[in-house]
Amino acid sequence: MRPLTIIGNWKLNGNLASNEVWVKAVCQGMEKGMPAGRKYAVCAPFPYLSQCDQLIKQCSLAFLRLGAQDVSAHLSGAYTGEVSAQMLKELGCAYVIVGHSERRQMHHETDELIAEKALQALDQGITPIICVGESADERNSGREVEVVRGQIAKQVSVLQDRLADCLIAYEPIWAIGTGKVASAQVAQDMHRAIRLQLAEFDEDVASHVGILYGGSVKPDNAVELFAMPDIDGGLIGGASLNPQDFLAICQA
Ligand SMILES: O=C[C@H](O)COP(=O)(O)O
Repeated sequence: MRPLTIIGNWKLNGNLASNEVWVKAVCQGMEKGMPAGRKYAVCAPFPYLSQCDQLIKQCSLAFLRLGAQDVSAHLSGAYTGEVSAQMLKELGCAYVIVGHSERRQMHHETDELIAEKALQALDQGITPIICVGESADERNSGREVEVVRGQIAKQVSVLQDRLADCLIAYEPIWAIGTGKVASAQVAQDMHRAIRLQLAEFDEDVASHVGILYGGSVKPDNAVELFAMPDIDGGLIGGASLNPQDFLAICQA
């Protein structure tokens, strides 16, 4: 049985004061009791990882962890501005997002680079959250499965059975930050397609990999999404900024 995993992605948001309020509110809410067997994390901007690590440690909830939003494909060296997986490990990260569509689009990240980043994370015992998803044009022209299959194929070819230690996040670009959530059935269909593709490589890997849905998840649509058999949780952007909304999604 795959655990439900719900991860907040703050993107380029937060400050020292608001981060403290957020972590304390979420910890207080979670301390009152959460559904058993679930995992939760928040992916904060790099400069706030240390602060959030300290705050999360203070509330000592084993199921609430810290994550980062990106990682270098290199371990060390002359790579100005990069942050290595080893550094993230030192700062308490258990997860890192790789290949978010915003990085694919704005920073021209390729599937090859994303797989290298995932390998760096795995080498440090950090779970990579590998993002895939199609654009509105790709879906409107009926190519959504082909596009996502291409993204997954590269991860399979590089990561092989190490994929069993990764999470995949299906995030249709047209649903990110738009309020246009994929219907639970549309999301389930793509999650199923991804799992079947993984099973072509290895059935054991396919049954173990958690596939999260991301794209306008809110407290009022989370229950239906998370009830789908191949949806193993969510990657939450905008709604994760409000601690009460994030808690409500975590409890959905
Ligand atoms: O990483 C999160 C996704 O990009 C979803 O963002 P959103 O919930 O604001 O649509």
